[in-house]
Amino acid sequence: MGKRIGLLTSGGDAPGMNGVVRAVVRMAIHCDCEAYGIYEGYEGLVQGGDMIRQLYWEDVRGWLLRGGTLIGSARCAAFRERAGRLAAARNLILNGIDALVVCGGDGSLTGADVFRAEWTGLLDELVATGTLTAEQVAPYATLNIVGLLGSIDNDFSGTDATIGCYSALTRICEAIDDVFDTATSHRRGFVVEVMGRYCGWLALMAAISTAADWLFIPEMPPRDGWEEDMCSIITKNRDRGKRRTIVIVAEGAQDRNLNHIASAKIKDILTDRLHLDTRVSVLGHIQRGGPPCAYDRWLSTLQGVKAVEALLALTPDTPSPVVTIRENTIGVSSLAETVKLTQETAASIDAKQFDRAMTLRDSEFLDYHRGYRHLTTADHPKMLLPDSQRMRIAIIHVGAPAGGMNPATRAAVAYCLTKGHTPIAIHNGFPGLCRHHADKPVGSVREVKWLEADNWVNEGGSELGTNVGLPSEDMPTTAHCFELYRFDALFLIGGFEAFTALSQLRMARDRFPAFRIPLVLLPAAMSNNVPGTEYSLGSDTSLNALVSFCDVVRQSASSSRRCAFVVEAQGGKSGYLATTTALAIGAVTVYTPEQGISIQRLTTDITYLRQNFALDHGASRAGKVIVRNERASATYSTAVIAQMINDEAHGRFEAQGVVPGHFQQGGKPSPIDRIRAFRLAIRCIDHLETFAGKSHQEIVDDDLSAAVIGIKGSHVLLSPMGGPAGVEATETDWEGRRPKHEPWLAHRKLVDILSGRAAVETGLNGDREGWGCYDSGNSSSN
Ligand SMILES: Nc1ncnc2c1ncn2[C@@H]1O[C@H](COP(=O)(O)OP(=O)(O)OP(=O)(O)O)[C@@H](O)[C@H]1O
Ligand SMILES: O=P(O)(O)OC[C@H]1O[C@](O)(CO)[C@@H](O)[C@@H]1O
Ligand SMILES: [Mg+2]
Repeated sequence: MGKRIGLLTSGGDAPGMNGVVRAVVRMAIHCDCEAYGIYEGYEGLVQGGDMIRQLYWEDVRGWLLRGGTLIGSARCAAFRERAGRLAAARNLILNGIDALVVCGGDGSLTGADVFRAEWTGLLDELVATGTLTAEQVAPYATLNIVGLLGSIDNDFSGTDATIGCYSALTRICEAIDDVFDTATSHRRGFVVEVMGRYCGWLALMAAISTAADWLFIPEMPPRDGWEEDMCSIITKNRDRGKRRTIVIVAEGAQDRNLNHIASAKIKDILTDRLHLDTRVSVLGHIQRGGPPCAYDRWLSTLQGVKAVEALLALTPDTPSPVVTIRENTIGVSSLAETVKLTQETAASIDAKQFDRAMTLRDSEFLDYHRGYRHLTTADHPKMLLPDSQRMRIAIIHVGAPAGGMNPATRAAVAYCLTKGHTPIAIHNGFPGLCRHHADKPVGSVREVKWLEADNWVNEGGSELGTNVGLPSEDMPTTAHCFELYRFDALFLIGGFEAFTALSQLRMARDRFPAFRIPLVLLPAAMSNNVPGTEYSLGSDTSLNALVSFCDVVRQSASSSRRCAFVVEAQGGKSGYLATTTALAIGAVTVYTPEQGISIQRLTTDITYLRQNFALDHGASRAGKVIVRNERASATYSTAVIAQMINDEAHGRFEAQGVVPGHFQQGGKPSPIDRIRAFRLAIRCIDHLETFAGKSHQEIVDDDLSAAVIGIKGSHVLLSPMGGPAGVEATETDWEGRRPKHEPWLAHRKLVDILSGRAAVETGLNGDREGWGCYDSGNSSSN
């Protein structure tokens, strides 16, 4: 038998903590370890006894979609004292627990680090006081501890996201989206207070996601005289025609002298100085409740698995790790070092070193804050470029609609205006450009105004209109329009068609000089199948739509108990959406086009279902869902698979196929798609700007003049389309309409391990080889 792993959740609960517990328990069991739940956070560790209990595979069934933490959490005063930690050490040893996973926020991990640092001293004291014998403590000389970041605040250094922060942000955005309607109807102001006593991440991201007029966060207080500044910006925005005013306040907002800025005070300023009919909405604990969003489900699962992996790899000399995420990469960092950095951030705020606090928070935080100020507040004369560098930048949507297309366009338009460029929208894609540019009274090529674009910040679909038409359908007219409307640069937003369009324009440059301008693509595709990036806008929105759909299906399956559903996911020839959904809902298994479906595979899956339903005596009700990508097999359609399962079940259970279809495009873009749209669109305009004033030849000579922006591993990168190292030649599976390398492929195996299907397959063929301890593959140390 391997390690005995104790697991606790601590501090404010966060959506996704249950996903952590499920992943740790099941992965531990898969790796021949035992898992122990320590109930009520550190309180359970200090009290011991019945508060520490073994958890089995079935105990965590269905937990992935549950909000809060089902093993309880607490803020435990006793653990802050050495006496409490002494009792905790004793309880760990008495329960034979030699490894500990702590999931919580900055406080909880600080506590874990203190516990780790004191461990040897605590053992000595337990022996010296006769509480335990030297023999009893001997096997526990090192405390193997791994930290997992679970908190809605996202206030920990060294990671981009804490488990739960995007669920809370989702709740906030939904609330503010709703406030929009009533605020606009009455032309009112709203002061919305969000959580974050010491950290402004939620407030900043909410402000970006909703184009709020003003923002207060603890780590970057406004300059003195902010009352005037705020009123002046709001007045300018109102003068531009904005009917609503939204001010977002973190609960820990303060001025430069560390005096609290209360929401009520802001309301009074808006009412008294601007005569704005203003209301205050304090969102409170609603932000912390509810089911986790898709991101928190897969993040908690992957990080829980990583925690077990890290524990098993620890040696007495390895520093205790904390599991992190950087862009798209799960990794580990030193617990002690990241705790130190986090504490430095808090200390910098207390010492009024706000610039330092902003930098320590995380490198992107500062960029986001700067971007927010440049885009959402009115004019920035200092940002305007000289006339010679100002460009006419055309923006076009290509392919199927994807969440994030509109926010990206809004960000690009606002940024262009801030810099002095002219943003020009091309409506209805390349066919719209060629066929309708000269329509009267309005053609398809139109300059965009600030207010028009500002309203797109939370809109789903494509306000410009999008379709799959390519420039190759009429290259001469496309080139003619580029010249006629004097485009200096083109910003494409779209999926694989947009990628193809960009490639066509690039290759046609020798025939059409009009295309010798900088061209950049921001991938937006629900299928997440665009080469040059591991993430496309819209894929998160679709993931959330499909996950919500599956939750309902699962509930139905679970209520009738003897029913399995086969859900058909879109995604074309890429299994990303199907696989990530399967991971996020805890599906039995997933069928992808990359892997295909064989008769052996179906036989195993039917055997799994048979065994599982036979063991289910009604005590536990969790529905069974299989996710099948629409192109996984030409033979085994969703309906055929459901029928095969029915035939083989001999009446003991039944299966149904369901096709959510275009529902998967989602409604309003998810916060992740909104904030990434914002950040990546700004990067794209910055990139186009670097070509201002360059000759056609200089542009053509630079491979990056036709580029795709993307997230690759832990970085955001612009990659050239052409050239020997370009994305077209090296990263594109043209026939498969997907990238050659898809890092998420490794997750298919994890779906099967965590559902228990892998164990059934091992039992059937007696071969554990392929199912050994999972190696997450896409991890790195950072
Ligand atoms: N310096 C410390 N030493 C020992 N234990 C600590 C320390 N700081 C915090 N803890 C323990 O961690 C618990 C949780 O900390 P805290 O209340 O700060 O929440 P958190 O983990 O930061 O989560 P969140 O901020 O998301 O609510 C505390 O109640 C305490 O038991
Ligand atoms: O639930 P409690 O104990 O009132 O704590 C509220 C605090 O917890 C958090 O929700 C998470 O740390 C903070 O944003 C908030 O300040
Ligand atoms: Mg905290």
